[in-house]
Amino acid sequence: MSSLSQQKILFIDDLPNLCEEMVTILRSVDLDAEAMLSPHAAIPRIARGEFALVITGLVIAELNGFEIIQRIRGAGSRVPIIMVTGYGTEQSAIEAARLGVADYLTKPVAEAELIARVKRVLKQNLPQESDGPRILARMISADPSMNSVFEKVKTIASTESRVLILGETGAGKQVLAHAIHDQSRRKKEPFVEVNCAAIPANLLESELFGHEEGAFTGASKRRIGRFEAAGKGTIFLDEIGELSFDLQSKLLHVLDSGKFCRVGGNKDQVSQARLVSATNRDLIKEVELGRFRADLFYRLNVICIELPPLRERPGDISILIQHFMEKFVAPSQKPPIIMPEALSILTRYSWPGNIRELQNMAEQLAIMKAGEKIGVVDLPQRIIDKGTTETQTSPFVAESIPFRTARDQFEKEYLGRLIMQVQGNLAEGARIAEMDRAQFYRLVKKHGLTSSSHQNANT
Ligand SMILES: Nc1ncnc2c1ncn2[C@@H]1O[C@H](COP(=O)(O)OP(=O)(O)OP(=O)(O)O)[C@@H](O)[C@H]1O
Repeated sequence: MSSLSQQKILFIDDLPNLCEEMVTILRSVDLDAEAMLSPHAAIPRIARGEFALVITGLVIAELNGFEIIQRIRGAGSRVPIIMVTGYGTEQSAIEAARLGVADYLTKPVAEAELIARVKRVLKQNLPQESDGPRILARMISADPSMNSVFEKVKTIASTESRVLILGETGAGKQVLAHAIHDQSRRKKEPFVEVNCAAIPANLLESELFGHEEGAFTGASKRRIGRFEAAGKGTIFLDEIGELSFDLQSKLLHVLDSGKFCRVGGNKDQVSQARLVSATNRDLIKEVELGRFRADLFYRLNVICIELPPLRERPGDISILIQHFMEKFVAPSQKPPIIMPEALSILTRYSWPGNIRELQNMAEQLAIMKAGEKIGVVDLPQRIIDKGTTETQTSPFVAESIPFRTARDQFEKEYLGRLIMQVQGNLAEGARIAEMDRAQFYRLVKKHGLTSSSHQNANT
């Protein structure tokens, strides 16, 4: 039996025929599925951690799909949920995304598509082994929270789907976009990046689509744009949230028709590039505020990858510092050595500028302190000040964070310590926590704290 077939799936809908059909489809590929007609009866079983995945309809008489999700979350379960609906509207898709569904499908859904999406979600939920740093193109990580990002990149590598990357400034969105390109069939074709925030709005259209001679004052000759330059490769639109409304419409047209026109031209050009976009904005909120087109958002967001900020990846701090110090140290010299007390401050600091900030610090140390031991006094003063007062792992200090985030942080810290105490014996951990084993395992998986990865991370 594959590990996927050991994960139990629950389908909730009040139409018996639909339930039977769904269960038959999933069982036909060796997945362990059952259906329940009553959400009220299903929720306690979900809360007990009996299922690895819940698939729910939207229109159900007893409780609608959104209420079901809210009740499941309210009962403390973080089980991934897929919503399948024949009544999908843009508003319901936004609501589903806001409630954090793992996937949202509108009927009719082809059987193969349904199975692929179900398997994708199940795979993301499997415990990931960690054997030290993982490297994908230029992206390096050792923190378990990045496992799902690496897995997702590999899963989508062979597809042509558009990808939307969400993450804070400096968290590595560009590096991730490059990794997606490098893993894809397009890797020998160009990777073309456009920072939508860095180019003045009035020049961006010509930058993206090119222009014909005389199209505007100063357009002395024809120039091809980035879409054309990308050819059959990948075009990476960074800071897509900054695109003007006018350009959003033009981009939407390109995505719908696969064609664009140079500024001042009248001949359609065919766009063959795969689009990867990124933003540090909350695009759902931008859509709600009417600043970003909902239809464009859904076309960009076929596959969404959320890149965690560095403060949520403490396992990456030390290896990234080492990586950058080795990269920047002069060839004839050795990189500095970070002493444990300095590393402890660096791990507690919250890195608002994420990896870019860490890289700058490591470069300075590599140049100024080559071959030396780095103690606390050698660190930049702002890092010493904040790193000694900030305890980003403790939810009790950061009262201004949402309750859900605080609870997640607490869970991760509590489980991490407990697993260390019981030396990776999860059954013993569940006993001490007075929790149902399945629920305990699920929480451990959710936080990427498989016993092997945890031991690795702490040795
Ligand atoms: N996982 C990683 N491994 C190695 N280097 C990384 C990693 N992530 C980011 N970097 C490096 O950190 C720097 C910032 O990364 P990047 O430019 O990809 O961030 P970004 O999220 O796109 O930033 P912005 O929002 O400002 O565009 C780059 O120099 C990049 O090479």
